[in-house]
Amino acid sequence: MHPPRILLGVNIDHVATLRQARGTRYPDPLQAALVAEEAGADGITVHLREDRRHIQPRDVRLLAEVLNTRMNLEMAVSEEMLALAEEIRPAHVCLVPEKREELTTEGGLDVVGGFDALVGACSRLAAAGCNVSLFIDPEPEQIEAAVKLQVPTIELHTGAYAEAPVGSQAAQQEHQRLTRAALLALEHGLVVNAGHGLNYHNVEAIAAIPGVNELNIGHAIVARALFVGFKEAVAEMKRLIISGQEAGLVAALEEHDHEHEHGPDCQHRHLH
Ligand SMILES: CC(=O)[C@@H](O)[C@H](O)COP(=O)(O)O
Ligand SMILES: NCC(=O)COP(=O)(O)O
Repeated sequence: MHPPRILLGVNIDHVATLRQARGTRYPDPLQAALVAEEAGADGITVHLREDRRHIQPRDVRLLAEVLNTRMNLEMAVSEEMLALAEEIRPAHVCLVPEKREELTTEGGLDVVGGFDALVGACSRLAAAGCNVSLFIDPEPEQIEAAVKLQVPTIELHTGAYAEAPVGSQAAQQEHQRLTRAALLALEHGLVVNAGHGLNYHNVEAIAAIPGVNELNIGHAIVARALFVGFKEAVAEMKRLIISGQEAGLVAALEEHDHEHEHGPDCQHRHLH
């Protein structure tokens, strides 16, 4: 049986970055969201940062009214953001770490260290009807803590993989780390999403990881849209994700056949 297609969440933060650069009314992230949906986005992701460098609270409120798919609101664990999520009740909330001075989200949430604060935040969000996800590094202890917290979903931070040159040993190592983390999380019954820094050159290998539910991608799509238009940029990404997933399925089948023939300890073929 064919597993469900990997979903694409299109992050529109950087449409707002361009708007905020000049304080204009355009480009409008709402317009981008609707075009992305037309092009096949399965959901729209926005990160309302404390410093409001791109998405604004007004964007989030308006998106909640107009989206045809579903919103994934990325947010820090703060009273202000929890109150907003309780007001808007997005379908998905992804809790992320935030530093004011960072250029972008540098690492995953420390679920182990911040466990006690997360208990209250996750239960408030669940009570508001939100599917809660934790944006974490692909580390076993973070996954175990997410399991203990009883959240339904995690999003694996792919930043370290994305920063490594495509095809390099470092990229392969990060890919292995992500694959092992995804497997562990799936064994625990978590829904596994992934994202950060994914682009048209590195996305297929991530889509090939068995069992991944959704990829959240923003910066690369917005950048590509400058040259091919937003609709085509989303559609191209969607095609790559599907082809990556198909390649992963073929590789898994080959691996399975090989193991069947030569036994599980044979070292001759391994994907990454
Ligand atoms: C959590 C995450 O990975 C994204 O939301 C990303 O952070 C958005 O872009 P910026 O980090 O540039 O705000
Ligand atoms: N959670 C990751 C995300 O939403 C998009 O990150 P990026 O593609 O803008 O790096």
